[in-house]
Amino acid sequence: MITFTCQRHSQAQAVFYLSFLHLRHYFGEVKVSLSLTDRNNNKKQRLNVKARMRLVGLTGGIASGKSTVSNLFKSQGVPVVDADLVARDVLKKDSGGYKKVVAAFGEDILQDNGEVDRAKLGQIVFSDPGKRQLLNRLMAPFISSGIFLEILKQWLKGQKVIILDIPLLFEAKMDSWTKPIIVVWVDTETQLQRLLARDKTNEEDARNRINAQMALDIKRSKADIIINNTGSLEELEEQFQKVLAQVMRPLTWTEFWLSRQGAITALIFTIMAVVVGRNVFRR
Ligand SMILES: CC(C)(COP(=O)(O)OP(=O)(O)OC[C@H]1O[C@@H](n2cnc3c(N)ncnc32)[C@H](O)[C@@H]1O)[C@@H](O)C(=O)NCCC(=O)NCCS
Ligand SMILES: Nc1ncnc2c1ncn2[C@@H]1O[C@H](COP(=O)(O)OP(=O)(O)OP(=O)(O)O)[C@@H](O)[C@H]1O
Repeated sequence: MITFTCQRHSQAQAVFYLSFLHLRHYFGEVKVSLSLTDRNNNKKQRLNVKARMRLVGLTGGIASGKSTVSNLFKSQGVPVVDADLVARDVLKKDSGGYKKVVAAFGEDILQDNGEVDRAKLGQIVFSDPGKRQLLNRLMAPFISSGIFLEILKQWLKGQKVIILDIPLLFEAKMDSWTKPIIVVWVDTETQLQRLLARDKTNEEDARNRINAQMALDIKRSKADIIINNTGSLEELEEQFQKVLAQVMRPLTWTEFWLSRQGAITALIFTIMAVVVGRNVFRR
């Protein structure tokens, strides 16, 4: 608990009061207490305010269950930025990313309508590490700016907890953007079986796709929160409820200052400092 005490009727106090009314409006659960006193130092009023905002990383291996967990977050009204959807937009016909990829891989990767044939491009890059690295290098700047734009949209809406579903969070070194990091883990055999069942692909292709990513055990060792999705959907939901509580816990002050509300608060404090400073120097 942080306590501020100031005298009524002073200009500084009026601005402090307004600022903390603002904090009270936006904060979730970090407690800040403001005590207002009159000229005789009698306590008049007390405000208790609370806080919320964070970027949560959600990652794992291919078919480990990230989208399934994302959907659980969405069902609770928590916004999710999906890197796979951003990557799809990057390959949309005539976009900047599309032009770079077609120039590098040739028109053989296109369908008759000019759109990228994703299955064909997938076959090429998941069986050839050099080509995969080339594709990653070409698409990475577009994907990261696309993700940034999506975060910005949510930030402008005033969202305080945003889930970033990024399969290659560690590989692309985006893990420093997020805290906490949730890794959805499954054992290798379950992962393979779920991938085969979902994508109706052959075992060689499925193994190539799994091996194209950092080993899930290494990802697990880097996690703040681990979801073990080897069991049933019911077991997954049980774990999810605990994870949701962790993710929605009160914000730290650093997280708050990074939120839209934090930025507005910083602006109000700056204005307040200028107003008070001008008055002090005028005397
Ligand atoms: C190669 C592409 C066209 C194949 O498309 P396809 O529809 O078959 O797969 P989809 O995009 O749905 O991806 C499925 C999963 O594959 C894995 N994956 C995708 N790209 C990669 C990659 N470059 N390296 C390792 N794994 C990858 C992810 O786990 C992803 O969730 C597509 O995956 C792609 O554009 N990949 C490069 C962009 C990228 O890095 N995406 C990941 C976002 S962080
Ligand atoms: N606990 C579970 N029990 C049974 N099936 C599951 C479970 N969790 C996920 N699945 C299924 O496994 C498949 C892979 O899950 P999902 O699509 O969520 O993985 P993903 O990590 O998002 O994959 P990708 O990296 O390819 O986007 C899906 O068909 C999903 O319905």
